[in-house]
This record gives sequence, structure tokens and C-alpha cells, in this order.
Amino acid sequence: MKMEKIRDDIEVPIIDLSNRSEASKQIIKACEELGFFKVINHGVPQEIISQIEEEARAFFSKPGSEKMRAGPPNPYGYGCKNIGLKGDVGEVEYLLLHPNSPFLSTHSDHFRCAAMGYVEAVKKLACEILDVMVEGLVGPDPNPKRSSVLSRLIRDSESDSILRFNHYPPSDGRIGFGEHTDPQILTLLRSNGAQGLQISVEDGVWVPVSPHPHSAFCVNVGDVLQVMTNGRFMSVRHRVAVQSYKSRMSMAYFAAPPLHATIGCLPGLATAEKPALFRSFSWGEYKEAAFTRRLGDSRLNLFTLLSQDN
Ligand SMILES: O=C(O)CCC(=O)C(=O)O
Ligand SMILES: [Fe+2]
Repeated sequence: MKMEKIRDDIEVPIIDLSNRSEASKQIIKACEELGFFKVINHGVPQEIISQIEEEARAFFSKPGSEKMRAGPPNPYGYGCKNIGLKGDVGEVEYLLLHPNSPFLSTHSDHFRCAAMGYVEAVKKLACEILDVMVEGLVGPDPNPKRSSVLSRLIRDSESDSILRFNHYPPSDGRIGFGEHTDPQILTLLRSNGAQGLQISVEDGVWVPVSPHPHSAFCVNVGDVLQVMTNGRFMSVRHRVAVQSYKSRMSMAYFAAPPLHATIGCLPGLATAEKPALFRSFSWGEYKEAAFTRRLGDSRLNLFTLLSQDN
């Protein structure tokens, strides 16, 4: 078995979004160094978060047979233990929903209402963070076409974003969700007070991400953002280790482009000194590569330009 080390001397930075220019610098630094950060003063009302958390908790506490009727998750619905189609398993049950209609026919009006309010708020937050990132990367730009180059992909009515609820019942030190990177642009994650999320700062070395402060969202860079920043931002491997005494519930909003969108380096980020690291591709092509492989497989290297290997 591979030796593992836990490092609890590294903290994921907590960034206050109410100070935009400071936040912009801190976000860039965090994305370059860790690929993860937390945001506070993010503008998503606590009421909206509490309502959907309550509905999700109620859903997961239903009898298994009832939840099974909301599955299988292809592409949307309830799943249990099996993650993806390639044989990955975890100590997790989950619900995958489309943000344009984040509910299933079996869900109550309360669930529908709460999920719609939540998606609207996190989508707005994701767009704001992406705009702040662009400002930090290439400077303020009065041309909205350029300053919203990332957020436009999310606002597009055909955006392929996903809302995912994860529930990890207590279990002794087992891995709830195996190590992986998120393929999309950006992930906004909320969790209850249970520990469990860990990020890999180097092979076999894991940094626990505390669920504090409770008001925060945890944000991480996805593979597509690594490509669009020409490797400046890192899409970092992470996993969930389940605790023995407390169940964990998380809600992840994966902000993604439309399937047909062309993904490539942002203008100005590939230079003579640092040429483009990856070839362009469509999100549909990348998604296919991600979902036809195992959870922990790397896929970005399939899109690396060969000249980089020389
Ligand atoms: O449940 C969590 O905290 C993280 C889950 C995760 O990494 C994912 O759904 O991609
Ligand atoms: Fe993830």
C-alpha cells in the first residue's frame, strides 16, 4: 500500500469577497498555489443555503427503496456507491441534477423551490468569482466581451453545469469519494460541519480542508480552467475520507461551458516564453474523455501539446 501523509499545517485561504481588489490578488495566488480557496461575504443568503440543505437532508433520510426510484443517475438522478460508469465505488450516495430544472419528477414543490433559489444564487456567485479571476489575470477591461470571457460560458443557456448532492453516512476511515480532479471550470462546494474533504498537494500528501467557517463556500479550479489559464491555475486532486461519528453532506455546483464551446488558452496567457500547453478542444470532447475513464485517471495529459514533452 502507498504511504500517505496528512499535513494539517497547510490552510486553505479564506478570502473576503467584499474587498474586490484584495480578493482578486488572493484568489489568483490561491489558484496558482493550491487550486482551492474559501470565500466569505459571498452574497448567498444563509436562508437560501439552509432551505436546500434541509430539503437534501430530508431526501437522503428517505428509505433506500424510495431513493432508488429516483435513479439511476444517467445523466440525472439518484446514485448509491457506484460513481460513474467505469466501476468506481465509494461510501457515498448522491443526487445529480440539471441546474436549469434542479429537481426530479418525484421531488416536492418545496425541494424544487429551494433548489431553484440555490442554483440561481450559486451561479451568480460563480460568475462573480470568474470575473474577479479574469480581472486579476489580465487586468480590468471595460469591454464586457473580454471581462466576462469565463462567466459568459456559465451564463449561456446551454451551459452544461451540474448540481450534485453528496451524502456520506458515518464509516470507519473509509474513502467516501476517491481521488480525482473536477473536469469542469469551477466548483462551488458547501458542506455541513463534518470534516472529510482532503486535497493532494503532492503525490500521497493530503491536506484536510476544514468545514469552517460555516458560512464559507469552498471553491476549486477545474481542469477546463487549468487549460484556459495555460496551466497557471491548478486543478488539484481531492477526495473525501468518511468519519466514523458524523455523516457528511455536501452540495457541489460544477460550473461548466456548453458542450459545443471551444476550450483553449485565454487571449494573452500564451506567450513566446510560455507557449500554449494544451491543444483546443470542445467541452463535449473533454467530457467524453473524462467520463469514459476511471475517476482517478488523468485526462489533461491527453490534450497536452507534444512540444511540451521535448
Ligand atoms: O463531498 C465533497 O466534499 C467533495 C465531493 C467532490 O469532490 C465531488 O463531488 O466532485
Ligand atoms: Fe470533486
